[in-house]
Amino acid sequence: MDKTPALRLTDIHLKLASQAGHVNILRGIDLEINQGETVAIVGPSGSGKSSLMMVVAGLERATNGKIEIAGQDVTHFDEDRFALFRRDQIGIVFQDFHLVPTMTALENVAIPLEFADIANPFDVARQQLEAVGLSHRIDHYPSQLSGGEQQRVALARACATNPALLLADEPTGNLDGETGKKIMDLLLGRHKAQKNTLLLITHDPKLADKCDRIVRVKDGLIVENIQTQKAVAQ
Ligand SMILES: Nc1ncnc2c1ncn2[C@@H]1O[C@H](COP(=O)(O)OP(=O)(O)OP(=O)(O)O)[C@@H](O)[C@H]1O
Repeated sequence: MDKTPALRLTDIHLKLASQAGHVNILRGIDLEINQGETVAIVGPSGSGKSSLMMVVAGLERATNGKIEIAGQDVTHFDEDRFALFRRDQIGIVFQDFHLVPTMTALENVAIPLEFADIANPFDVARQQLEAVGLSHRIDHYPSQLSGGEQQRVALARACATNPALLLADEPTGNLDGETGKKIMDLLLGRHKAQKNTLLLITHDPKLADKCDRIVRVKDGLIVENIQTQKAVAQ
């Protein structure tokens, strides 16, 4: 089996300018995630969880440190190269869905595939929407869908390219408990079907316990990195 880590972060620092001067948001993050692992990133509000995910996704540039994804050193990729890499290798699900309001569910999933030159984008999008139980809603616009349905569309879109790395930033944060549980089960189901690596930010201890590992961030540093009971039982 290929032992190349899905993600390796070495001494990641992120310093951003604010009105009050520079803020040290990430202060030396070292983290290695194996292929196929599910990892929950937890920690207090403002501790740097989303910033860490943004750095991994190439949407924020680390001030210092090294980022390797699936064995590739992406640290110095320019914006265009990272955009292509992200398109092919990374799927992202956000708390507030980030769907295009003027596109139907089907178009939200299919159009990015079309841009990525994937063959038969509308057929692939239909299959992905079916996999999240939304076949009957494909022609609906985001405003005509419930929060849980919108997150299913976002999940279908994130998984449509079969990304090696799936990132989810509080994907159940805007949903009620029951809907959030269904989305989490779907997310873990898609992860299992696609055999990818999942990095999930959550405030919900029950969701975190469904992952293999919990990484706790505080003040821009990793203060705990433990296997869950689920992983121990395997
Ligand atoms: N563009 C920015 N400029 C300056 N400071 C920022 C910027 N973005 C985030 N921060 C600060 O960085 C810190 C970490 O923010 P981040 O959103 O990563 O935290 P978080 O752990 O994800 O929080 P939450 O759980 O509330 O979403 C916060 O203090 C935030 O105010």
